[in-house]
Amino acid sequence: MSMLSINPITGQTIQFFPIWQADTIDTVLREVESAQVGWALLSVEQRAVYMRQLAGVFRQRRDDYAHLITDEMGKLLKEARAEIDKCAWGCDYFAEHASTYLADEIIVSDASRSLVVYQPLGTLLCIMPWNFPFWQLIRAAAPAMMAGNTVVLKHASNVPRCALALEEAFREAGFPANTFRTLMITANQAETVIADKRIAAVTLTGSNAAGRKVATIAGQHLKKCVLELGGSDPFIVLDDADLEFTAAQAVTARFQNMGQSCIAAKRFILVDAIADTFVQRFKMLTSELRSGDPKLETTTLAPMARADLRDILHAQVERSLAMGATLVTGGKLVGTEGAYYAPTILDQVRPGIPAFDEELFGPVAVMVRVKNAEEAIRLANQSPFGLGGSVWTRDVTRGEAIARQIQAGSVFVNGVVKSDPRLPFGGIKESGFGRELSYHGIREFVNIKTVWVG
Ligand SMILES: O=CCCCC(=O)O
Repeated sequence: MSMLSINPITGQTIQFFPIWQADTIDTVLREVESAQVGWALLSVEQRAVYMRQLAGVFRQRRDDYAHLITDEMGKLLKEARAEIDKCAWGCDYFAEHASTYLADEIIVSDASRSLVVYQPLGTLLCIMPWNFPFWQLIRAAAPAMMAGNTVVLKHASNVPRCALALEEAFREAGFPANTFRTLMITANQAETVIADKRIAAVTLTGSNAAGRKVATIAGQHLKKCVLELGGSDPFIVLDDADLEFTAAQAVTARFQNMGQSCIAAKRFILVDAIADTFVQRFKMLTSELRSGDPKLETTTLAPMARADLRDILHAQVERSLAMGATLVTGGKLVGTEGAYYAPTILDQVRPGIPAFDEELFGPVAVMVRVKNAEEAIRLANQSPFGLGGSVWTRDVTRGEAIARQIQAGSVFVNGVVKSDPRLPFGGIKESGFGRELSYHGIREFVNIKTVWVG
């Protein structure tokens, strides 16, 4: 069995990598477990030195890594560069703040001294997706490693070269041997790794189906897990929104990364008073997007990562049209080579139509028309997902009041939803549980230990 690196523009296989046998997995887990002992003994400040060096490697090798991302999963080269920049920022951020986030906390009690200390759990298995193949791993690993955990990575099967480049980056940054390793394994093998006693905990960013599996196995073995799953983020446009600004932001929110993001805006919920104007502007801006070679500056629309994912998306569009959605633009494959899909707008979408009820992981914008803000909130929350959302209005007090009523892990007012090392990131409902980033994230994979001295 092998993992294939396939160019999404041409469909050509770039390279293949053999899947590891059980004995290799066993050796690496032993090495990583034993490296964790020494890693945990270092002070947070000592670990920060390595983390800053890793940030340096990302800055130095920015272009190589960005090309690698684009070659393997197709995103625009400029977006891939931004992804590497974010990795460097994430590493620097946790290098700087981990000592504060993990500092002992003295608590007054009946003891002569009592305190809370934050200690690592051991080795964390990170199961990561292909859509931000560097950042998603750094988002999970940088805080966990600053806390003294070691990490093994099971990456998505279509980004094996990114997976290996990540391991190489840690090595180049001078991390002690085996503190970070990439496992070249299948999803089935990952189930065995979760169960392995050398793995203390698991974090997954991926689909809901994968989330259910990982949570089940982690639960069977009583292991902590964090799940960052799918989303169908509402983008609520109120009657007093600045429509020119909002429509431009909406195009970014839906089409960046070719729409392949858990926190992309997926359901545009428009109050009737502005709906026609918004759809018109959005359509006009969408018509300016240009599909092409993702490495060219002039290209604004990349291919999707895989042809099978494009086909799934197209089937969702067709089912939605059959059930009453109307097609404003797109709805078709582009060209004969590569996983290109036309930027698509569906209007008159309502609950019960797949485009409303399911996650659309690609460049399809869904317009939902409502009478007023109350109905917008109700429909925003009428979703199995609860990852992100945004509210667009000139009245930021009203925007914040509405943000508080949206069932999601993050709600932005007049801003495109994004992750930020300073702010917690994660979802509720079927979007998962636990938080990444900020001090909430770094405390997910620690033993919050009480020390009581009489
Ligand atoms: O699929 C999820 C994408 C999240 C990207 C981010 O962390 O900004």
